[in-house]
Amino acid sequence: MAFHQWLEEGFKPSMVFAALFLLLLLKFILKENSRKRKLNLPPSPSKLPVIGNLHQLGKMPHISLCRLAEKFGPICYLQLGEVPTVVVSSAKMAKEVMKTHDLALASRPQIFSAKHLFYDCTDVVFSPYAFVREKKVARLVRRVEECYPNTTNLTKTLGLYANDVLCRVALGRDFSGAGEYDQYGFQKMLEEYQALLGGFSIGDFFPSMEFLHSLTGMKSRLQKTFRRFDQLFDKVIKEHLNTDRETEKQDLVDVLLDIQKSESAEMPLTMDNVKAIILDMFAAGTDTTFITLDWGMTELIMNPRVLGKAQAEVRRILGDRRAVLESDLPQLHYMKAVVKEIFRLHPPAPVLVPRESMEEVTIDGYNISTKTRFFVNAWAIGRDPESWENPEAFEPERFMGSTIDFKGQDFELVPFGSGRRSCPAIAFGAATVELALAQLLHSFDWELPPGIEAKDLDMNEAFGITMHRTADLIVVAKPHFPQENSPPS
Ligand code: HEM
Repeated sequence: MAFHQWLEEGFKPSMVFAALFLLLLLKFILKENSRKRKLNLPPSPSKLPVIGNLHQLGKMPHISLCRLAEKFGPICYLQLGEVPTVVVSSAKMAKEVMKTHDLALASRPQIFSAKHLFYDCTDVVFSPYAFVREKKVARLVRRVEECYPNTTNLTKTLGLYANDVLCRVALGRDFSGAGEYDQYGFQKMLEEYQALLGGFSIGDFFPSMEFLHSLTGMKSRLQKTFRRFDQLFDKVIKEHLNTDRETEKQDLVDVLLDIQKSESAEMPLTMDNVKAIILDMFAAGTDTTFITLDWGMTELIMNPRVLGKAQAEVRRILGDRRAVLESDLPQLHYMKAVVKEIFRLHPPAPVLVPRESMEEVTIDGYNISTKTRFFVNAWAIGRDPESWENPEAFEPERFMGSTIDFKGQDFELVPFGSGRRSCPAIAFGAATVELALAQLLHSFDWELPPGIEAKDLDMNEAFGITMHRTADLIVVAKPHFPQENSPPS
């Protein structure tokens, strides 16, 4: 009775928050003291009680973390709320973390699941899909061509291209015809998904207080977005189970449903596993491809010398032939250097998927305890003056005659990550970017709209798990060939 009365009369939410704060403070002080006694940790900026270094992440964590690295070194230690975190910002440290300690660091507990067995063969499963890219690139050219002599919103068009390719290989068809793209709210779903995955949420840094996800609205946003994806994937799976369906070539859903049916499968796939794989492929493949192309075209338009040189190379190799084929790509050495330079300055995932130590590890003489989170700042590594001369300049020539590649062996360039957790679709992703870029250079002459100069372009980045430009790229694309003879689709 007395308690009930107190609840009614004396309860004040501010008291609960004050008690919670004191509790956290106490926990923080105790933890700090015992940690300091035991470990030789990497250099670290001073921190505040409870939140630790969270306030130092800022709105653009990849940039804030890079500035911290300039001050504290390429391996630095942060306390992000309850989560001990190591930030890695140089090629040397990235090699140690992602090569030497790959096995001791996992980014997800389900690392040995059926999902990852499947990921290992992603590039093999997708390798027969050159024809999809060539078809979708032809469609991209038509979309750009149609706008001339008016301006074209290249950002939007590149987004459609990436979505078309991924939908075709993963779901069996694209959704950009007959208003389906808008009907399913694809762009919004993907944007929300990326924001939820990559946007730092306060709840992530206080794992012992799961309720924070509900308080911040994160949980309900996640549930809403997943319900929308779930409905779409239910529809797609139903289409695939229809035995009358005609198909040119098996897509990812077909492959997964076949694995599911086969009794010899080492690990049975549930329907939820199938949906999770489709979602991962879709989310990991669409934005990354589109962002690379968008930054790439922006850099090229801002650097007419490089644009002209890359264009001259493609036109010299292709002559009067209009459609670029995948078999042309190995001859386009300068264009490939341009793509590496885009990845160096604008890795679509600026901070790689966070890893977590599964055991105590020693890195560069520092002791890192188990359950420490690792951020590898690919953005900072790509701009590290220790690895790159004149790092802020867009100079593809730096890759001509160099063996540095983005396949995960050269730690100064890690746009696809490295090690066990690296992107399983490096060949697929790179070809999707290179083919589109080569074709856009071949088919059009590029200009900014009248009255706009390169210096006016907004180069600001929007941070998430992937990092796109905040502004759309609006350009005038003048067809290089007479329009009636545009590449066959
Ligand atoms: C320009 C293109 C792409 C870039 C730059 C890129 C980059 C990345 C990066 C940085 C990671 C995390 C690696 C790490 O933390 O070490 C990743 C993971 C992944 N990527 Fe890619 N990627 C691209 C294209 C694609 C495509 C086209 C697909 C699918 C067809 C794909 C599927 C995946 C998957 C399934 C994962 C693993 C996700 C997980 O662990 O749950 N990526 N990618």
